[in-house]
Amino acid sequence: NGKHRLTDDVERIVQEHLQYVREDVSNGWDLIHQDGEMKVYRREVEENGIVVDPLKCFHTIKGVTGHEICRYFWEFQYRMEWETTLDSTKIIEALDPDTVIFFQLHKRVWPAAQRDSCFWSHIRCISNSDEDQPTWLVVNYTTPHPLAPIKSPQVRLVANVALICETIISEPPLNPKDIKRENIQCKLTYVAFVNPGGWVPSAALRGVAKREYPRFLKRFTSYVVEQTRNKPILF
Ligand SMILES: CCCCCc1ccc(-c2ccc(S(=O)(=O)CCO)cc2)cc1[C@H]1C[C@H]1c1ccccn1
Repeated sequence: NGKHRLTDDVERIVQEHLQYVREDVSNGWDLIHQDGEMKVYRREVEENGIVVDPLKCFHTIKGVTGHEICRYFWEFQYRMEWETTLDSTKIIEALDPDTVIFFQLHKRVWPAAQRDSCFWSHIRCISNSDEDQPTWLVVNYTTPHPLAPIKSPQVRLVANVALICETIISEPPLNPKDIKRENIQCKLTYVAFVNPGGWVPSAALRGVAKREYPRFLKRFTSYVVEQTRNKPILF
């Protein structure tokens, strides 16, 4: 894909996430939610009195590939189908076929001011030769943009989010064309570093995050299972 003004930033952040995804959650992380295969962890971090807790979620979804999960997460046209915390979302620039810039208005969480966000969003396939299936990932990373002016009273979020997915094929048949959805599953890791961009009561923000992240991950993954049920498998 063509080089553009953010190529180096995208490369750097993608590599950082590929290192970070391997870090285990045994020390310093609290398990804040578990639902079947989904485990949500959080570290309590404050910057200048603002809660910026990193979030890490592990989930295994039967019947879908990592490519399908990343595709539905990255593609603009599906977003309002699964995102319940947005008032609006739009693409304001396409940098290359795999990298766009979104501007989003997040639903107001009373009594805090409404948040908006502007980030580059990049989808990529990383073929790791040894394993059979490649890793697919999406990174959403805050960036300024002339078409996303910061306008009071909205407060600009600072977000660095990654969705990293592996595809597992159990009992692979001799001919890959015979692979069925019951033989595939996606192991996903979702990490989110979100700074709300302005002071929010710590307990309130921790409460919203604890409720909203599991809800959004459950709703999003269920949406992809529904959408792909009778479609050919996208590896
Ligand atoms: C006073 C509350 C301020 C709002 C805080 C806030 C805003 C955005 C986000 C967020 C930003 C990006 C993403 S994404 O994965 O890139 C998808 C694209 O939309 C996802 C979640 C998170 C939170 C934190 C609360 C937490 C929360 C979690 C899931 C939904 C709503 N609120």
